[in-house]
This record gives sequence, structure tokens and C-alpha cells, in this order.
Amino acid sequence: KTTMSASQRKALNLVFMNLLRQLERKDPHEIFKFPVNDIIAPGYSSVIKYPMDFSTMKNKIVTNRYDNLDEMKADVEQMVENCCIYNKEDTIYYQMAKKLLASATKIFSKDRLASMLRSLS
Ligand SMILES: COc1ccc(C(=O)NC2CCC2)cc1-c1cc(C(C)=O)n2cccnc12
Repeated sequence: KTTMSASQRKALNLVFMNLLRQLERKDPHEIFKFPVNDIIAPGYSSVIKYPMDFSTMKNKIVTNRYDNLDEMKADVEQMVENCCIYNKEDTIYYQMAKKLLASATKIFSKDRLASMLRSLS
């Protein structure tokens, strides 16, 4: 596992933060903004083994826990999967998770990433 230089890490974190901002814009009700707790979602912590939310992802970016885009995308997919496990198909949460997944697929697509990298260089 090659360690990247400080400037490479800085550039990569800029990309991660840019992607996170795009994702958060797709969550206007902010249901993915903070960790879900057992008060608003009874039994959540006993059902969901690997919780994930945007604030945790932001913390992982600033503490250099992501080494590549796939690792960040995996956390978005985990967050969506958790939401579709805990919430029934006919809930707004389930539907919001599906919409976020569709947006994330576009946001992480090759051509979107290429155009973002061009604009950052
Ligand atoms: C950080 O989590 C939340 C924060 C705020 C809200 C909330 O304001 N919900 C109102 C906006 C639509 C109803 C919901 C949630 C929420 C997320 C979730 C998820 C992500 O499963 N959830 C599940 C059951 C009940 N509430 C929630």
C-alpha cells in the first residue's frame, strides 16, 4: 500500500469533499446527514450492524480514511443498504434511499469524475 504525498492527499480530499457536497444536495430532508438513533428509529442499532451517514463520511475524509473513490462509494452503498433493510419498501425513507443511489451512480460515473478532475486541475 503506497503512501501518497501530502499534496496528493490534499487533492484527493478535495475530490472527496466535492463528491460529498454533490451527494448531500440530493438529501434535502437531511435524513442521511447524521447517524440514525434508536429514538427516531426504534431498534435501529440492533438491526443495522454497519451504520453510515454523511457526517461520518465527512469525518473519514478529514482523517484520511479513504484511499480511493471505491472506498467512499462503498460507504454510500452501505448507507443506502442500511436504509432499505430497516425501512419497508412503502416508506419515504426507502424511496429516498433508492433515489440517492441513482444519483450516486451518476455522481461516481467515469465521465462525471473526468469532467470534475478537469475542472479541478
Ligand atoms: C438522521 O436521521 C433522520 C433525521 C431526520 C429525519 C426527519 O426529519 N424526517 C422527516 C423528513 C421526512 C420526515 C429522519 C431521519 C431518519 C433517517 C432514517 C434512515 C436513514 O433510515 N430514518 C429511519 C426512520 C426514522 N427516521 C429516520
